[in-house]
Amino acid sequence: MQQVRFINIGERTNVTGSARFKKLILDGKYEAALQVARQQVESGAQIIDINMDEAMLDSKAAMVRYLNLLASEPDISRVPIMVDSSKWEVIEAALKCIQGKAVVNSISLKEGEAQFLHQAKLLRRYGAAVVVMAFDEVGQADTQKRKVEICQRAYKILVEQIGFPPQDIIFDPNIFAVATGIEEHNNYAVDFIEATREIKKLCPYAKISGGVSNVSFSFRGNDPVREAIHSVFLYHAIKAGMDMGIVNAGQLAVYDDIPELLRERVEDVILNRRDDATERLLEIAAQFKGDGSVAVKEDEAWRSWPVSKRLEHALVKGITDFIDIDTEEARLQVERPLHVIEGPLMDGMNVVGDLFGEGKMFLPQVVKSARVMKKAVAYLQPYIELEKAGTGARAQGKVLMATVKGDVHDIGKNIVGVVLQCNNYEVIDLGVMVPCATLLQKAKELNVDIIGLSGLITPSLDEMVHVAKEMTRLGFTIPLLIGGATTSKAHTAIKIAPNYQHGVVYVPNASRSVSVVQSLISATQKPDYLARVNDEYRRAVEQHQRARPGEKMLTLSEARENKFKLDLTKVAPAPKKPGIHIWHDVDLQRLREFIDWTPFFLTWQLSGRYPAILNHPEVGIEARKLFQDANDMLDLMIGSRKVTGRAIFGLFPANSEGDDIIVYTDESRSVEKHRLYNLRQQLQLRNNAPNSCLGDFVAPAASGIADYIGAFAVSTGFGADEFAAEFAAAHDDYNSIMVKALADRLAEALAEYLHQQVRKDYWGYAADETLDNEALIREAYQGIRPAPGYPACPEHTEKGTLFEMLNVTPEIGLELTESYAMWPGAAVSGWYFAHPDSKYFAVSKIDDDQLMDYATRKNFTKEQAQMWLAPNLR
Ligand SMILES: C[S@@+](CC[C@H](N)C(=O)[O-])C[C@H]1O[C@@H](n2cnc3c(N)ncnc32)[C@H](O)[C@@H]1O
Repeated sequence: MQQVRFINIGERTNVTGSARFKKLILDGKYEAALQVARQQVESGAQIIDINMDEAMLDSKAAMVRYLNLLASEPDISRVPIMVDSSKWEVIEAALKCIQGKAVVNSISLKEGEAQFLHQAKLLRRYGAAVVVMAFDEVGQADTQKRKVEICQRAYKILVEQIGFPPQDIIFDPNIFAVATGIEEHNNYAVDFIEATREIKKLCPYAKISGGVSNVSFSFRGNDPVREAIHSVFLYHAIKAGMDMGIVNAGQLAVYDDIPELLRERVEDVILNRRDDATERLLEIAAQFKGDGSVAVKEDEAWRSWPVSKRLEHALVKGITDFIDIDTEEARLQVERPLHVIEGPLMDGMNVVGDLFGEGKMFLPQVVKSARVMKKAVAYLQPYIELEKAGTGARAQGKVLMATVKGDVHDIGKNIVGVVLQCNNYEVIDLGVMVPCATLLQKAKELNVDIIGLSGLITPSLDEMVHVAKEMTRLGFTIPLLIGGATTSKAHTAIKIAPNYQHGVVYVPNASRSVSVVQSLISATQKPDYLARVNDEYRRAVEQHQRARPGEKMLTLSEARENKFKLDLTKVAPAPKKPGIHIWHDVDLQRLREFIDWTPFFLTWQLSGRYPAILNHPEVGIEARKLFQDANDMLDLMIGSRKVTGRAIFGLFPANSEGDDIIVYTDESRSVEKHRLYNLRQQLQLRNNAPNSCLGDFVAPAASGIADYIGAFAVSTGFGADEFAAEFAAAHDDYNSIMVKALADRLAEALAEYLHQQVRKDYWGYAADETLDNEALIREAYQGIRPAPGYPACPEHTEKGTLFEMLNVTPEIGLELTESYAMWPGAAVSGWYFAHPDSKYFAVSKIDDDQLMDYATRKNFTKEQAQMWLAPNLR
């Protein structure tokens, strides 16, 4: 029998993977953190992986301190250290402290060969072994073929070009999750195992490693099944040649000890032996959960508990049915009504906050908890007022929130508001389209502790910069939070933070908002926290300024030379129903089958693809409840006719002229009625791929070919905000957010349905198309519908031309704000291109020559062009 010696890499000394280790390090408890390493070694780890990559930590200092402490513990330091960091400076600092042989985790071809070689040469000088990820300029390798190709390429570079010792190369060909419900993932384990076998043959002496726990990710929450998956996976991967892996050394089921039924079904999944393998494993997974006992059915026993416990239970479970009775009972037991809020209700919300913080409750549950809290507070309000004892309990701090001027999107902001309220912060929400002056005046008047800004479209980014400048001018000293879909850490660091010195913090999501606000409100934590944030932003700026290796900008004329060459034999035929069409009252019921549900779950911070998410082992139950609630609400929205949908669209004779598209008054094509101004990709692309521009997808005027373009604008937001406001007024944020999220879904569904009708009927170039909703979501059809503000046409003012062409506002009541956001917000607009070769792309960065050229074409001043194109300028 072949002798295998698999090396366990301990993973608990990793701040990104172990909450406990992270806390110890953040709290400065290094002695206790050393124990974690010791336990790893005692339970069989032969290498320990150490990772200090945590935003709130000086990773370099933490790494050095921990390694120096380890060095004086002979029983731990006898095993090699794997330095795990995505930051090169941390790796270098670590290598300077480690005496024996170190392993570096990791380098890759992601940033190109030059960077890879540079790092590898340095590692060689330190005598370190290296983990090489199967990652290249295109991305992470997922198939067997790509894994093998990338590893072989890296091996050749390392061994042949710089003489790196092959035995010091450890490949990580990426272990990905299987049984996710997504068909493409089913072969991931096989891809890894077979790639391992091949790489071992092609790259003599090199070793293979991987993060094993990834493979069972879909079964989070069910440890016995996860351990069985790990063991089965390793059993086969080791046979194929896997040498080492990051595994929790103390927790690995013995292959032979796995119950036969479980082992067989896990093996079906790992080896991708049958199409229904995932379903069959899910069928039995619950039996093996915990100690195998079946979950106790929820009952009404809690109704007999003491009132404070009942309130806590109602809050955690989001049950409003008995809240008035229970609140009344609690009120009668205390001296003042306020004490109910400050006592049992806040205690209950603290439990909710903790569970959410620990990832044990999901966002929809928290929003339902908030509803219970608000209803209880509303019940108590008249009693509190009777006492004339002020308006409510003392909050931990006041946060003023708003969506900036010109922007109408507020789902994310509303969610953050609810989550903060759950954590006992007072939130004053000024709503949407809030001018800077109003916001800052309110902030002064109400003496708030923090201002939070939200925005979705790119012009809002500029408005945020303006608010920061105004805060400086007016002498503000409170922190400013930044959030919303187009905002980012880099933008905050580069553009906003330099304009205000008292704290500008980017908040990536609702869950993070709590810890950010907490750190900013505490007088003791705030200085340290802001110093860390500033440090992080300084690094983000440096990273941004560092030249990207291999990035080259062409001149505009070079880019134009390299345009996309349209196949003029494939231009779509003339539309069957040219001109403008209006649907005044869309049948929303019809749209339901066109809904793409995946983004809906994402809005509620449940990530995973629909419909697989409904059976997800961890979030499936919550996802199903949310889905049920959504469908009930859709029944109500549609049945009550509170919400209506309208669409306007048109098909026009058009030709391109350079980068522009000319829209003619009529088929004679002699009079130009509108001109659409497009931008062209200017960065040199890999393999000299064409530098595309939307104009390239329409036949040039000079070709003499009659071509066409379509335009559309749809909204299902009419009545939605008002309906949402009714719920909000009844202290029901859950349903208020639900209405808005569903109105957004219906708008996207309407855009999808309308596009289908255009292809099949109005334009009619794909009359025989038969695609199901899944294929529509995958965009498997001919043609595209790029939307102004998106990457192929990032400049928002073009929406003005679109609205003019279709006479949108007078005809259907959909408006544009000064930032070119559509109002109501549940709306989509864009162009139709029918050519089979037209495709989405990203204009990305443009140079000054194109900026000036665009300004001239659009009759913009340079400043106007700079403002509207800000996200695309270097
Ligand atoms: C935002 S998603 C919306 C569809 C998705 N199924 C949904 O329901 O949310 C895709 C749409 O975004 C727009 N889009 C995506 N990529 C684009 C690009 N590179 N340039 C222009 N528009 C783009 C197109 O209008 C496309 O139909």
